[in-house]
Amino acid sequence: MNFFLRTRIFNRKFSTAIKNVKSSKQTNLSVIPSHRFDNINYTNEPILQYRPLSKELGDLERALVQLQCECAEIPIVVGGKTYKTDKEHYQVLPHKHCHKLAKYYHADEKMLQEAIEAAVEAQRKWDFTNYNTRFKIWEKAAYLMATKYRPQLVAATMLGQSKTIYQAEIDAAAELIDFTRLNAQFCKKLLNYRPTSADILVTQNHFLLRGLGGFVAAISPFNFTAIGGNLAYTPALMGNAVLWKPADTAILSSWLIFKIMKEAGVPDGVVNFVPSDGPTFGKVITTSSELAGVNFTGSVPTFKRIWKMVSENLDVYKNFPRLSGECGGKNYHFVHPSADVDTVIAATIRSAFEYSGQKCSACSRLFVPTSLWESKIRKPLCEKTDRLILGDVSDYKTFLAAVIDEKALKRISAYIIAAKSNPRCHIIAGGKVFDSCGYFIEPTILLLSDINDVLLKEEIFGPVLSVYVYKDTEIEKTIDLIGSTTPYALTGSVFATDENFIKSCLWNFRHTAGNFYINDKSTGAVVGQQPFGGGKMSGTNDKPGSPFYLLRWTSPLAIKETFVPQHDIYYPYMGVNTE
Ligand SMILES: NC(=O)c1ccc[n+]([C@@H]2O[C@H](COP(=O)([O-])OP(=O)(O)OC[C@H]3O[C@@H](n4cnc5c(N)ncnc54)[C@H](O)[C@@H]3O)[C@@H](O)[C@H]2O)c1
Ligand SMILES: N[C@@H](CCC=O)C(=O)O
Repeated sequence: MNFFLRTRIFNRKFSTAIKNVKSSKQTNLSVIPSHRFDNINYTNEPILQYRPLSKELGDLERALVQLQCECAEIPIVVGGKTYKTDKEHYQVLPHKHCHKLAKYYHADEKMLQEAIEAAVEAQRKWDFTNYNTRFKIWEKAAYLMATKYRPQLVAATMLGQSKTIYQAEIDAAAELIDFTRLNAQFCKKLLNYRPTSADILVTQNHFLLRGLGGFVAAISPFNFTAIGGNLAYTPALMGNAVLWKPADTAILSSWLIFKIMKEAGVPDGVVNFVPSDGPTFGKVITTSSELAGVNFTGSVPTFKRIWKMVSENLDVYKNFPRLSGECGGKNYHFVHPSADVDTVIAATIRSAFEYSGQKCSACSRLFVPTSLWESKIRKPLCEKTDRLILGDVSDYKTFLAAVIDEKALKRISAYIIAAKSNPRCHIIAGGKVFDSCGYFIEPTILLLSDINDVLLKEEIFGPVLSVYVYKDTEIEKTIDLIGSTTPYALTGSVFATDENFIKSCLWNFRHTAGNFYINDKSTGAVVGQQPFGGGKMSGTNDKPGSPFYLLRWTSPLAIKETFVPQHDIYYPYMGVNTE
């Protein structure tokens, strides 16, 4: 048969098939169910003010008393069953370390193996659970967090992690609720994505978001209650099963989240609550063939260690495990000669000393031009810092409380001791450490004359601010050094009123931060508003608090479904007779 005749026959057969399909009464030919989500809503949870005599303050005070009286007992939970081991531990109040807040247990290797089996088993079913069902659970959980359990969440974070009321409210209430509610909204947005289908009467394309299979290990830090909730429950939302290893020093607030999510309807085994010794947990998860991902937030040395262990076991796994790690920072405030100095002082004090500098985003390097330092900034910065109240979180005048534990106190003190004997460093505020009742460190300001000093390089993660005064004629050189004198690139702020300088910032500071602020402090990113994460050694920058983060925890399935019968083997141009 010649080529043109063959083409005509092919076209005739194809259009007959199309006509048959078009004459059918069906409007949707696909057998694959799909949803379109229209009610996408990104409103952030309001922050309560806890004014004197307010209902929220009364509820919180009752929760503070209750939690301090009861010494909660926190079990390990594997596949919905609770366990205790002989490895007993206590969480204490960092600002009153003689007071035990909670008793908990460490899972040993055998129990962690059991948790892996429970997770893998639960994942197979959970991955098939309709997204609408999951969204209802997450919405209910957000509601429970915002209402019935808000006082306990805030109180547990104040007591266990030594946060003031406001710092606990923005973390354990607002940010946790935002993560829970908004992640479900981000997920709807992702599910609305449709691959194009040239003619839906011929073929229809689909995109399904599946879990990863196996299990995800969520490893959380002590300093943000909300981060623990996000690390464990975002992979769960996307169809994964999780082993959640909370930080020992945030155990009570983490346990409350686990209980709330269970009450909201997360099935047994989907998230397994396994407090444990860090290295033991790291060894068990990285040697399991079922490891599908590690969702980590914490320090650079811990994340490097986990990454190395994963690379050593690459031949063991069924997947390439996804590794997400949000790590430390050496965050800066850069002051331009045109800056508004009152803003610089207030923003720097809040960023450097709120929560005793234990936010990964805390300002720990301040760069000030000679023209502003002595004349306008040094005195008010030091005087206002000296007036900050350091104390117990139950005294509402307290601005900053204790650092998390003895290990942190020793690490931070070592930097202050080194500063005292450093000839290129002057301590111009604070510098004292008190540990008889709680782990207290004064808000401390160091003035450095060498921009390469370790105090301007290494993460201290405490209430210590290092200041470097640069010559007004050396702005460009100083900006270059901000990016090159530390391995981190987490947060950074510039303060300026000169519009040309501000415009040039996005180029000059481009790789110095993952969260960049103009005339604002370097802390306080809000879920959905400033998705968070840094580059370089500050982490994999997966941007928790945005839809991008969810993509790390799904293995999409692309499907092509064809409705027109296709019997041809040869193409028209071949001129081959197939009859
Ligand atoms: N970039 C961010 O978003 C972000 C947010 C919060 C905290 N951080 C960083 O976290 C650090 C402070 O938190 P931290 O002191 O809890 O960090 P950390 O690294 O000491 O501990 C983090 C978690 O890892 C666990 N762990 C320790 N060794 C382990 C191992 N070998 N295997 C597996 N898990 C192990 C710990 O028990 C804890 O649960 C700071 O560096 C801070 O900057 C970063
Ligand atoms: N997202 C928080 C920091 C979290 C790290 O500890 C902030 O922006 O201040």
